Amino acid sequence: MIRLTDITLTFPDGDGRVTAVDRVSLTGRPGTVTGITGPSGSGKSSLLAVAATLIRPDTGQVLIDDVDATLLDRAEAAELRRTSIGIVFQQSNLIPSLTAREQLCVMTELGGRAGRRARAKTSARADGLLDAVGLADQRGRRPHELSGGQRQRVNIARALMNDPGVLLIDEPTSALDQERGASIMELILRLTDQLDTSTLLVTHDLVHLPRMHAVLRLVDGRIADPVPAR
Ligand SMILES: Nc1ncnc2c1ncn2[C@@H]1O[C@H](COP(=O)(O)OP(=O)(O)OP(=O)(O)O)[C@@H](O)[C@H]1O
Repeated sequence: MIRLTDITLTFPDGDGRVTAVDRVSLTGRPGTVTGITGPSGSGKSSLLAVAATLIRPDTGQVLIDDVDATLLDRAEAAELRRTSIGIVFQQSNLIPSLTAREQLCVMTELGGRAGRRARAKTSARADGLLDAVGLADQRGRRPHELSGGQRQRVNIARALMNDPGVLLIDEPTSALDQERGASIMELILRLTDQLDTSTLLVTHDLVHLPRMHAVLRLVDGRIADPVPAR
C-alpha cells in the first residue's frame, strides 16, 4: 500500500522556485493500478520520484506499507526502496553485459544474500518471473538481443524481484507500437493482480486509462477533474 498525503514539491528556478507538485494526495491499494496522467510538465514524473523516495517533498507524507519515508535518512530510504518498491523508469537501464536472467539475479545479490540455498532461491524466483513475463525462452539473451518490448518485460520482472508491495512505472509504453504497448499494459495489470502490488503508472497514452482501477490527472502540479476509470 502506498499513500501520499498533501505532497508539495518545488525546485529552484532562477531567483524563485517552481512548484512541480502542488498539494497532491493519493492512495494506491494492493492489487490495483492507479494511472497518473496529464500534459507535459504537469508534475507526473516528479510525483513518481517522490513516491519512489528518490526526492523528498517540501511538505507532505509518503507512506509505504505504513512507514513514513519522509522521516528516513538516505540509507534507510535506500533500504526501503530495495525491499519494498519496484521501479521501472522510462529509459531502460539494463546492464548491457548481463543476460536477462542475470539482470534479475543481481537485484537480490545487491542485498548481500550469498549462500548456496539463497542463490538457488534467487534463481528460482528469476526463472518464475521471466516465465510470468513471457520470456522463459529468452533468459540467456543480453539486452541487444532483445526487442524493445522484451527489454521492457525484463525491466518489469527485475522490478518485481524483491517482491515489493509497491510498483512504480513511468511511461511503460512510450517507446512501443500500439500492439506491444497494449500487451505490456495487460502484463502490468495481470502481475499487479497476481502479486497484489500497489501499482502507480505514469502515462500520457489515454487509450490505456479505461483499464486502470483509478486515474489521477495532473495539470500544473495539481489534481484536475477525475477521469473515468473502470
Ligand atoms: N530537477 C528539476 N529542476 C527544476 N525544475 C524541474 C526539475 N524537474 C522537473 N522540473 C519542473 O517541474 C515541473 C514538472 O515536471 P515533470 O517532469 O514532473 O512533469 P511531467 O508531467 O512528468 O512531464 P513529461 O510528461 O514531459 O515527462 C516542470 O515545470 C519542470 O520544468
